[in-house]
Amino acid sequence: MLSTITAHPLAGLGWDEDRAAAFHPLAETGLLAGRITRIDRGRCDVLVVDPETGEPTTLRADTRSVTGADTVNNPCTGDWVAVDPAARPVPVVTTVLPRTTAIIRKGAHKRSEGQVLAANIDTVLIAVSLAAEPDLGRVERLLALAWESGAEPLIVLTKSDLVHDGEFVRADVEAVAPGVTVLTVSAETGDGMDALRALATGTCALIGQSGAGKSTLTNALAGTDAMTVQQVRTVDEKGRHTTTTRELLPLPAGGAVIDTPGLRGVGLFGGEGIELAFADIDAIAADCRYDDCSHRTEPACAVRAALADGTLPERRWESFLKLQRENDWIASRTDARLRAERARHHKSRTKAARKAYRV
Ligand SMILES: Nc1nc2c(ncn2[C@@H]2O[C@H](COP(=O)(O)OP(=O)(O)OP(=O)(O)O)[C@@H](O)[C@H]2O)c(=O)[nH]1
Ligand SMILES: [Zn+2]
Repeated sequence: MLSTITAHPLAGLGWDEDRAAAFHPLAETGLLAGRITRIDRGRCDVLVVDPETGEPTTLRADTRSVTGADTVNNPCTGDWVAVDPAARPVPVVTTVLPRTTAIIRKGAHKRSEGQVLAANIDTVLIAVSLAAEPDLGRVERLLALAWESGAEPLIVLTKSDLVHDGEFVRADVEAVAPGVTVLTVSAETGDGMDALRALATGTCALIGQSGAGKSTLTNALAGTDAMTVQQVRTVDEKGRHTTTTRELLPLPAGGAVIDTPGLRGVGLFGGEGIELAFADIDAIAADCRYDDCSHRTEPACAVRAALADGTLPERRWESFLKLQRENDWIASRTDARLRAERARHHKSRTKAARKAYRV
């Protein structure tokens, strides 16, 4: 059984025993399993194995039958799906297989709606340009989003060829990213790219501000010019928003990378990612005398002590409170059942991270 899976043409993209088992009951009706590489308005590209040649091939399929009001469950780039290749006039996606991870942000339009940016990813690459002053609050927010997805975050400081003081920035970023690897790279000179390739295994999704260098990194990793790179005249100039679709590109050495459009506002959708992104605060608060300490007026409050002696920077504490307030707001508007389901999924991860942080 194992050998059949590893020999599977889509094994490099993450097709495994669990996905095969989820698909098994559907296989008998002549459906094909595949992975969505791109999606736009009711249609998607699905990478499947051609039953006749045994080779990977891309089908253009209709997604409307699996698209509904609950936007979080709608198909997105990276989803594994079942496709009916014989449907007319075009093949149809009939089922979205259960996701292992998903990057979900608060939708821009309906206030309590979640928008899925990418599914079934192993690593979230957070691109931060060294050519601009780093916005630590933004890094913290992207980290919370990444942790919330269930995948591993990895911070990539880009454009190292443009700066001399990269090490200072790196130290600042590391301080707000407990337990997260921070790499410095230049797609231009190739600096740090081998280290990135070694860590960017499985399916990676790139997130970050417009102009951070995501498309350039995607091209460097994939060895193609598939993603259009924007032209910026000077290093300080804010780039125009160019990436409009999220596209999954298979990598030459196995795995895949998903580029996402530059994120302007990143509203969080779910709060467990905040706990993981601020594991240091969680660890400090564990030393408060009272378990339900509000860190305001209670005696023997470890958080206030850490703020007083500078162990916990005021900026970071404020940033944490801000994200929490935002999350409380969204939680009060999200379906309770959905929340309970997601909370269950995250509980074990949160526990493991906390434990790892304390030892
Ligand atoms: N010098 C230098 N420039 C880079 C590097 N990586 C990216 N750039 C430049 O930075 C600008 C923005 O790069 P993109 O890859 O388009 O940025 P993006 O994050 O994909 O932007 P959006 O698609 O808008 O989200 C382009 O002009 C790139 O040529 C690098 O390593 N060194
Ligand atoms: Zn306290």
